[in-house]
Amino acid sequence: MQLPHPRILIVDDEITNIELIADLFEADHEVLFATTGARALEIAATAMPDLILLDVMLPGMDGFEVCARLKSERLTVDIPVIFVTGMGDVVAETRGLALGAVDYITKPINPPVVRVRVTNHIELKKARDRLTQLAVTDGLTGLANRRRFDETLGLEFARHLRSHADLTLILLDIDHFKLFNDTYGHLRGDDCLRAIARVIERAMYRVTDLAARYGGEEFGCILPETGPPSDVIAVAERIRQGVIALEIPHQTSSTAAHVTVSLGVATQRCTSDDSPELLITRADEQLYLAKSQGRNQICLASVTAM
Ligand SMILES: Nc1nc2c(ncn2[C@@H]2O[C@H](COP(=O)(O)OP(=O)(O)OP(=O)(O)O)[C@@H](O)[C@H]2O)c(=O)[nH]1
Repeated sequence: MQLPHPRILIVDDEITNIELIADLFEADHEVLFATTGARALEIAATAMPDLILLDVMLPGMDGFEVCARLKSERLTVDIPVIFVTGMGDVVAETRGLALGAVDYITKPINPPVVRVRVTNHIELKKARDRLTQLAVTDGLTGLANRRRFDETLGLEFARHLRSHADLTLILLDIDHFKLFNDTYGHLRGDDCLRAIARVIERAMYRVTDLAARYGGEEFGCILPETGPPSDVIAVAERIRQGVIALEIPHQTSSTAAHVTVSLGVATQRCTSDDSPELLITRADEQLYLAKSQGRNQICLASVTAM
């Protein structure tokens, strides 16, 4: 599979300057351009370029201001910015770098040098992105890891406090998994975890939903802005049925001849009396109930506003 070309945004109020730089990259990059700072911010937030080449002297909002705004927004903070400017003095260069730019190039530019610098910074950005991704991914299943789960739950909780929408958490645990490992070995156990992870991913339809490996054989699903409990149960039921449909034999399980899961669900309208931890506790209590009532089932606690 061919990787998409890196996307760069050139910001300059002089079209001839844009053309000069664009010529260097057009063959193997996707080149976007803007002639004002305001337009640059819009394009950065929507097109998410891999790198921005930014002039300082722009009409209205200058390049320093543009850079400061890019670095203050969660969405754009990680896009590398290189200043390309006629302002060659040390004070301006220091200011640009202090604002978070990765490089500072003075005009007139030396085209081969600009090309190499841009290529290097895009490579560094990709390496950073890979590391960031690894840091929040569970190595065995490819789902989000506990760190990403905790971060996302905290952010979603804060967002739901403002929006007054319902937030749902599903915790699910494989039934008799210790016995499964003891019977079939740890490697088959790992295969089972991976297969269940795929079922969970497929059961969640929205891009804002997050599936994570919460602990050893426990998974967590964060479902923002959920509808009535019946909708939530439908998601949990897709997971439960999906795991049954895998038909992974489990001869030592006292629950079924195949691997099954138990699910605890908490769905609620968030208030300032609640916390992400309370939501986890509620889902965990329901999971415990599902286990104690015989496993391979869903228990739900719903606390929504009248
Ligand atoms: N193969 C494999 N096993 C794991 C992994 N992480 C945790 N486990 C196992 O999951 C098992 C969890 O066992 P328990 O917590 O006793 O629960 P259980 O046997 O599933 O019993 P119930 O939850 O009560 O149905 C332990 O044997 C762990 O070693 C993993 O990454 N791979």
